[in-house]
Parts: sequence; structure tokens; C-alpha cells
Amino acid sequence: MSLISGIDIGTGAVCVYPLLFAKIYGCRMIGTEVDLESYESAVRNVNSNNLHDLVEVIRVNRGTVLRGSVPENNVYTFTMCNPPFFCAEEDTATGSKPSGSRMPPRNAPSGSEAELVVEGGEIQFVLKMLNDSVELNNKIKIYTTMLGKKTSLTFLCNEFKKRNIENSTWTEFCQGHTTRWGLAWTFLSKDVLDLTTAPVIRISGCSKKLKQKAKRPPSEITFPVRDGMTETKELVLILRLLFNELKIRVEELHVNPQESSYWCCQLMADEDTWSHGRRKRRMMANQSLPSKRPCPDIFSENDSEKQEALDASFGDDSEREEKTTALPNGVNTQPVKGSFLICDLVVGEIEPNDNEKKLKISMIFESGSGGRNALETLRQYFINKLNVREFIKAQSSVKNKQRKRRVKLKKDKT
Ligand SMILES: C[S@@+](CC[C@H](N)C(=O)[O-])C[C@H]1O[C@@H](n2cnc3c(N)ncnc32)[C@H](O)[C@@H]1O
Repeated sequence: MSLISGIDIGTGAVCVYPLLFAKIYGCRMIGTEVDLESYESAVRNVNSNNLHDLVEVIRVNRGTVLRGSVPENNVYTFTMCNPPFFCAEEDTATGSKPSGSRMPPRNAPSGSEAELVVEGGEIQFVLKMLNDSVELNNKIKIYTTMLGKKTSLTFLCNEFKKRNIENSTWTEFCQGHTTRWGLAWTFLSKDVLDLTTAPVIRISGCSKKLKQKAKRPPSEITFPVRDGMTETKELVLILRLLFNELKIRVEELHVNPQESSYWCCQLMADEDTWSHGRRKRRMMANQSLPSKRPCPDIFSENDSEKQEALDASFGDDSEREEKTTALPNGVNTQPVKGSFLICDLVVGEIEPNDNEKKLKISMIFESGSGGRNALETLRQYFINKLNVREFIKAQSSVKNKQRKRRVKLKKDKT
């Protein structure tokens, strides 16, 4: 990391990103700033953090973005930028033209006018950065910037096309009510660095249905530890055998074991190798009974109900999913064509209120022609194979009772 050097364009009064990169990773950083007050404050901050050996703050002229603002005979690893979002005639509080006494939205930016306003808005600012990058080319390995508006992203992706810049990518940052976009491009060849395969999060462009889906809670199996399954490691061994048996491909997600006691992977199944539904449907077809049956609600709280519902629906494929989705876990979720089920799986230990150590499997649907039903039948398969059906049943009946009590309390109140 110590050989890495970055440029933060428009570092602001705190100079926060250069300080973080220097402090955490030991990177060399340059922060550029146009506003005198912010520049002076940034310099003070660097000095008071004793990071002046690694961080340099450069005062630049308005109108320069990259070219002419940093020494050009050096080679840099990356640029980053949180550009001034608004153009002069926009209202910094509402992101629109001034409109009387409207209340600012919850995601209104907090920053002084000097920090947030630039001629031409962020599009012109980043366009200048893009043009500078064409000139500087490989002197900077990866160019990145944040964008505050989706329209800017669309515009700039088009500008990439015009300039034949193919090695680029974008991702979303969603926090609460605020969405921002990260854009990255490089002039290195894809053999050296392929940005198009970098992990991304892309939800807001999806249909409403997909967004709701992404918000759905994961399917879970929680059960007390017991002989042969006392910790994550042991459960993972058993699951691996099951995946193998079911011909499910496993792509491990490399979570730092020092930082996490969890095991995460992505599962990919080309066909349904676990449910009874297929067999039953084939039998039904042979008996030439009507193939369409009403699909019961298989996502009810009660697991035995779920199993019955699944059996009754013969592994119904009625809830076929659109073939593209992504969840905010950093995994690239471009669907594999023809996959029956792709899901993320997290295995870990938990110590709930009752102090009884438990193991938990969380499964998050990503995509696949089998839809959520496929995930649910796979969950049922694991419940049976791990021999935890009785516990899950008891657990869900307790949950059901609690839920009924809550509903009753609510009714009594009204
Ligand atoms: C939205 S603020 C970002 C501040 C900080 N990087 C952050 O993320 O908190 C944009 C900053 O860019 C500065 N700025 C505007 N035009 C600039 C330019 N041409 N070169 C360098 N900085 C500029 C503004 O003064 C402001 O501090």
C-alpha cells in the first residue's frame, strides 16, 4: 500500500479522504482545493495530524481540475473526487431552481455554497476531468469520481462511448434516503486491469418490483449447536458435502477471517436437484392433469405450512424472476444465463438472549429462473438434511403466537 499515491480533487476544509488514506494505508496523497478558506483549514488539519510527510494540499485555480493542478511528471495510482454538485442557478438545498419556501429534502447536502456550487454543475466539472484524463492517460492508473445525480452518470457514460473508453464501471452508494454514484475509468488494457468485472451495486435502476425484492429479508435457518455441529467450521463442512451432492457450484467470498467469524459464498445451481416438486409435476403431466394450480403463499411464517404449500404447488415456477438483480453486498450479480438459482449464503454463530449458542444460515436470493420458490425449497432441503425440522417448527410456532399476540394488542388499542 505504501507505493500507492492518490489525488483527491476538491479535498475540502477537512481534507478527510487524504488523511484517512495516509493514516490507514500509508498512501501518499495530494488534496487539491480552490477555496482559500478550505485550503488553509485543510493544511492546518494535515499538520495537526502530523501527516505532512504523506499529505500535500495544493491550492489550485478555479477552472483547473486535473491538468495544471498536480505535478505532471509523476505517476499516480488513482484520483478521487466528490465534486461540487450544483451549478450557480441551482438551489443547493433542494437541488433544483430556487422555488420560494420549500423545505429541504432529507437528503439535502450539507456544505457551504462555495463547496457545493461550480459553474456548469458536476457534469461540467467531471467532463473537464474526463478530458484531462484523456490527455494524462496512463499517468494516472484509475480515475474515479462520485456523482450526485443519476442524470450525470447517464451523460458521462455516453461521453465514454464517444471517446471509446470501454474500460470503465460505475456503482451505487445507497445510505438511507441518499443515493450517490461512483464512476471509474482507466486507459490501462483490460489484461492489466479489467474494471468491467469489478464488484458493483446497482439497485436504483431496477424496477420497483426488483427493489422491493432486494429489501426482502433473507431466508434463514437458525438452530442450537449440537454434537458434530458446534461451530461454523463444522457446519460448513456438512454444507459443502450437500452442495456437492446437489451439484451446486460454490464461489467463496473472501471475507477476512480476522474480521469475521462468518463464512460467505455464492451458490449457483443450473437445475433443481433438491425438490420433490419436479418429480411430482412430471407425474402430473403424465396423468395429463391440469398443470396450473393456484400458487399458495409459500412465504407464510409457518414452516410446515410452507412445506405443504410447496408440495401443493409442485415447485411452482409462477414467480419467475427478472434475470437481473443486485444486492448491497459487494458481489457482482450479473446473472449467469440459464441459471436455475443463484443465491448468497452466510453461515455464522450467534449468541441470542437465551445464551444458547446457535448456528445460523442466511440465504439471499439473487436471480434464477426458479425464482424464490427455488430458494425456499432449497432451505427446506437443508432443514431436513440437517435434521433440525422439529426445532424450526417449534420456533416458528412461538413466533406465530408472538405475532398473533402483537396483532391482538394492536387491535385492542384501536
Ligand atoms: C462537495 S465538496 C467536497 C469536499 C470533500 N472532498 C468531501 O468529500 O467532503 C467540493 C470541493 O471542491 C472544491 N472545488 C471546487 N472547484 C474545484 C477545483 N476546480 N479544483 C479543486 N477543488 C475544487 C470546493 O471548494 C469544495 O471544497
